Amino acid sequence: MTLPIDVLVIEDDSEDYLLFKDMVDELRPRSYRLSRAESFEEGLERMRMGGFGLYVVDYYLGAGTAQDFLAAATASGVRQPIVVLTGRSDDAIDAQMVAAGAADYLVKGELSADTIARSFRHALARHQMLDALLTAQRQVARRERTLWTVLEDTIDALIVLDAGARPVYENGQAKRLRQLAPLDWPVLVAELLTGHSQPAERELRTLHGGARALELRSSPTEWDGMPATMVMIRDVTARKAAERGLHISHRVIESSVNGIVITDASSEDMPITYANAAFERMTGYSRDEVIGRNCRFLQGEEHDQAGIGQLRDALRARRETVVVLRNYRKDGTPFYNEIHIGLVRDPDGEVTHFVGVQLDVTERMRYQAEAAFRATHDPLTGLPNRVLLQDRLKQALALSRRHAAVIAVLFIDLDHFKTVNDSLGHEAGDRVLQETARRVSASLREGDTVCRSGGDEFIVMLPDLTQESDAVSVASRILNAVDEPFEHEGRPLFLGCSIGVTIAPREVVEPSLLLQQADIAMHSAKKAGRNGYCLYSDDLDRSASERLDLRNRLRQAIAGNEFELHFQPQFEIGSGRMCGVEALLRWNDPQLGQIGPSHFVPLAEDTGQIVQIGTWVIHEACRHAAGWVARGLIDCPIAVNISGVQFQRQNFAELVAAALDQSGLKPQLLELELTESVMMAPSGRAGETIRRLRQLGVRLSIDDFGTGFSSLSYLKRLPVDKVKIDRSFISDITHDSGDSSIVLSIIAIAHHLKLRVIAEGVESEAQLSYLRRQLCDEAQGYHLSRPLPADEFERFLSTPRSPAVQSLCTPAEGECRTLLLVDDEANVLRALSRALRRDGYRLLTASGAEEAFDVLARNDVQVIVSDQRMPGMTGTQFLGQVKDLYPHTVRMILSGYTDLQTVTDAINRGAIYRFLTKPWEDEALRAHVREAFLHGERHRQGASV
Ligand SMILES: Nc1nc2c(ncn2[C@@H]2O[C@H](COP(=O)(O)O[C@H]3[C@@H](O)[C@H](n4cnc5c(=O)[nH]c(N)nc54)O[C@@H]3COP(=O)(O)O)[C@@H](O)[C@H]2O)c(=O)[nH]1
Repeated sequence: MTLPIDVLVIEDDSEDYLLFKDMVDELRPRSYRLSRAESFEEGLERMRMGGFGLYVVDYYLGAGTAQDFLAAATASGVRQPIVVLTGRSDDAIDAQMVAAGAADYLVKGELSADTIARSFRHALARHQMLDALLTAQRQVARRERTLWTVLEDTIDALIVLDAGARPVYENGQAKRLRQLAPLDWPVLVAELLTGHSQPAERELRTLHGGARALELRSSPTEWDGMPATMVMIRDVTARKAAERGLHISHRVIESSVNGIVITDASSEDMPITYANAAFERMTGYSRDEVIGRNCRFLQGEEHDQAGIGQLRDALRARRETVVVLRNYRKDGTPFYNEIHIGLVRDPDGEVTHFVGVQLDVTERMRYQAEAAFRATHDPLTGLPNRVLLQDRLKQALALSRRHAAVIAVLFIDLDHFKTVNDSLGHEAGDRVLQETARRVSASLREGDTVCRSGGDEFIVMLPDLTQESDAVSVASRILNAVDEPFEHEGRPLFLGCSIGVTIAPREVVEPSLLLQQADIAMHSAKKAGRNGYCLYSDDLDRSASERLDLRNRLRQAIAGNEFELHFQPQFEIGSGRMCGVEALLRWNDPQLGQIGPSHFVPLAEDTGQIVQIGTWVIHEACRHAAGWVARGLIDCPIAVNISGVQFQRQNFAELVAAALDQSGLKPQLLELELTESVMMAPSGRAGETIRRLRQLGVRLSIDDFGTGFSSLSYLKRLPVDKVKIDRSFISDITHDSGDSSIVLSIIAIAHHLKLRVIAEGVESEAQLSYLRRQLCDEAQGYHLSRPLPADEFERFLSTPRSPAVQSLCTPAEGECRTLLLVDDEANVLRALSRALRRDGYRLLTASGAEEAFDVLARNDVQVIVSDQRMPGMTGTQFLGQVKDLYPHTVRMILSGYTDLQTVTDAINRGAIYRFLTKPWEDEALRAHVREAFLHGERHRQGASV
């Protein structure tokens, strides 16, 4: 059952209302329930309160009319139908009411139940229709608004062009694009009219010099009932850039020199989903062969490599990592891969793929392996070096604590290796070292270690001996092996070695301590005469620590400038002239006082400290000598002792040149004393250094001659000026026939090679006298002067000569050297006397042959120097007669004219010993005269040369 509709009747006349009500009540069914408002105001009020489905209003209501009521209802938004009641029918009022919104118009006098029912039905039906229409209109309007918003806000540009290509609509994005490219825009739009059912791509240049990539599409449409073109433009700049980026990334991956593999992280076996060309080249596998497989096949059988565990852990934990693995190519060759694992995540952060970048690091690994080998092995012999030995020794010591094994260390040093190296060259030396390495290795058991610790030193570690005496057996085996002759160019070389042996004590010990002990024992074996072994003891340690102490103190001495030079003069036997000064090193130790070089030079040579000390000596000696020469105190060379270690240095000649340069000393006033062994190295650096020193003009002498090889053939080749006889031969020269014959031989050999000879260590008049008789040229020793500090030496130079020095020029009985000079020119005689006076001869002169015969009759003359052209008799005629009268005399012609035939005849007849030419050089003349005296003296003594 439907509910009755509430109807408000606004009627101020009660009778009219009741009449109206009676008629409505007649209606069946009773569809309407009436309420009454008795005035216009009440009617308005109740209308505004709402709740009625229909209003019936009397036209005239005192305060207002039905027309006013209609206007108020419209203004209040009341949309229920309003039926107007009036007293008379009037078309004008009727039209007026309908226009004002009345649903119907009823005339009071013409009312019946039927008319009311019909009117109410129409009013309500119309109202429903209007209401539905309004709701539909509102919906349409809402949708239209939504559509426009969508069109305006869409990311694509939308343009509608009319038939004349004029834009009739542009959305927001279209406007923005137009503003970006105002120049290109019209062209683009014009083109669009041609229609693009398929998307087309265009580029739009923007005002700011950029470019936008556009995708266009157009289609015919209608706009306001007119034909039009709808254009859709999509800005695809970002998408294009992304596509380009992807393309580049792909190219980069494909052209990478490193292998790149991508695996699927979501699958349990993580199969390969991509492999680049470099991977194919590196492994030899094609992509088709690897895609879908797990990478582990690359490791062949080696699945327990160290890096694999690390790799697995990282993959499981979804972590990046870097590992190095040994992989195998398809052909089976191994190669080293450095693998960098990276992760690819999806937008939720889940790892979807692993990217493996593979670098072929085989070369690097090989280089590292080689470097590791080089760092632990000796390149010449291939043996472990000291670093590796120390490492192994450390391990052996750690193990020995657990297994109670006996460990021994043997320190081996070749005997005479330096001589081989110096005299036969480094290549020969290298071959000896290689052969030694082989022999020592062959003398050991598996598990023992032999290392070359440098130079000619080898160290052996025996880590597992049953008893201590086994170490001695091994040492003996090595001694025998090295004692066998080596071979050089078909000739045998005998070397031998010295071995120091130490046994590791039971308590904890440092490897370096064992090596030190073995070294000490080896030095003791050397001292004991070489080619033997020595066992380490605490006593040995004490002497070694003394050496160590000395070495440290030497270091302080160098820093603290504790060195000083003493100077010992050298004299010419016969003239007494000071012919040289030797600089001798002294160390003024603050605690121990003055220390002689024999105590520290050998150690300084061992440690290399001699280089620094020796450099100081050369500079200091040159500085002193240059000062004394400048002050006219000396005019002879200063002799400096040079250690072999220093001489072997590459820049030795440059060092000497620098000392000469800095001091201003003339090169011919510097004499370097070198021992035979240093000089006799025939090739290599020694020879080159000697040549450079000779080029400088420096003098060279052989020190301690007689104590080394003293080889005549070598001596002949050496560019030296002087030979120094070692003082060990001089001390017993007067009563030891062995020493005296050695000294005699040295003098004879040296003179034969035109070298001067100096004897050192002359301590007595008897030794000097003996040397004089043996025709030794120079002497040095305490008998003449001790080495003196610089200031004392200066005083020595300016005080009268000691009797011992004076005795050098006052020959003993029967030893006076008398020289007769014959020339008819008085000024020539004076010049000759001046040149020869300083050599201590007794000088006699004659102005012609007749006077000369007279002088010869009254004096014992040994040497005669005669002019050739003289009045009465020529020089050769004169000397021919002298030969018959005084056959023991040595006769020489000094002439400005060379009559070759006459001279040759005279020489052949034995009348003259030598022919000298005018003008002469004083030094050369003095040498000739000196040799003439020696020649005569040898003849007189019957000495054989
Ligand atoms: N590399 C260097 N070696 C040097 C240097 N200075 C000296 N030496 C060498 O040291 C050795 C010992 O030298 P020293 O103790 O100075 O002895 C020299 C003289 O003092 C000593 N001598 C001189 N006359 C006599 C003497 O009548 N009797 C005697 N018993 N000794 C005497 O002889 C030494 C001189 O030696 P030499 O050089 O062979 O002429 C010694 O081998 C020095 O060479 C240096 O700076 N660098």
